[in-house]
Amino acid sequence: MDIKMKKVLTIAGSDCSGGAGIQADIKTITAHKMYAMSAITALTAQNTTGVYGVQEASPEFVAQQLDCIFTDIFPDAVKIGMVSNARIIEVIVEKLKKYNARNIVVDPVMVSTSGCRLLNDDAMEAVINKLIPAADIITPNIPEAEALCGMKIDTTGGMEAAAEKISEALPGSVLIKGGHLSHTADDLLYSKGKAIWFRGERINSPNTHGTGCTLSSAIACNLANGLTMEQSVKNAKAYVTGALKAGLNLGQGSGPLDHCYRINIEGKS
Ligand SMILES: Nc1ncnc2c1ncn2[C@@H]1O[C@H](COP(=O)(O)OP(=O)(O)O)[C@@H](O)[C@H]1O
Ligand SMILES: Cc1ncc(COP(=O)(O)OP(=O)(O)O)c(N)n1
Repeated sequence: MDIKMKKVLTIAGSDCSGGAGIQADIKTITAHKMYAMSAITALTAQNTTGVYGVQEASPEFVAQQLDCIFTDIFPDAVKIGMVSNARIIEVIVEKLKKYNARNIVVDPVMVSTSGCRLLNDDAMEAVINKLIPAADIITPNIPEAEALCGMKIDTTGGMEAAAEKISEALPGSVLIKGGHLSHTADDLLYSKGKAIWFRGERINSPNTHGTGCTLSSAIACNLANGLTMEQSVKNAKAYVTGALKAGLNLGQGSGPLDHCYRINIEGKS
């Protein structure tokens, strides 16, 4: 392996249908021409129509995966997605500290867009008090941001108020994703007391399964490359927009993104 190749680790749940979770992350990291590694926190049985089953990994087995990764191929960035229980969260935070992991992106996955809870009720406290403080950036969608700040968000002004409130207790940055507001796809980065809007073109498509997973792993890739937080978010958003715009249409529900879109563009030139 080329030792200059950047390495990115995803700690998340598996989506057997390949649209979200570990599979979306690995596709995103590979499309960024980086080396992908994974620690699986849960198996899910899901597809484009919904989530039908979840089997959690044991905390001990998550610990074992993380030890294997960090003691051998050290990642340049870490993305954390679905972590459904407090014990697994504790193990992850302990290992991140032990190995001095850097460029940590936390997507605080709580409920799938299809409505399935991916975080146990009793794990919320561990997300707020342990996982989120370990992050360089967290990337909640609107319902997740509402759960974190206890405020209803239905306007872009509401996103600004929520970002300010969430970031009060945080050392890192907050990116509130606007995909759940109708008509826009604007995301708000709140970093070191400064608000920066990333205006997005809203694509009229039902096939948005895995957009949040893809955005957070793309941010991790850009941070691994040494880019600033602002530039990392900007590039990641452009990646998601491109993968949505490519117009892949698979499955009977909300289909996945096209992670081959850059290869297809390069192939044509
Ligand atoms: N229809 C859309 N058109 C363009 N961008 C979108 C669309 N839906 C979501 N996005 C973008 O995808 C990313 C993930 O957003 P969101 O859907 O809010 O999160 P999640 O997938 O975690 O629920 C954000 O950058 C958001 O702006
Ligand atoms: C295993 C797994 N992890 C996360 C999600 C949620 O994916 P996300 O990209 O946040 O959003 P939707 O796909 O639900 O729109 C998932 N479904 N499965």
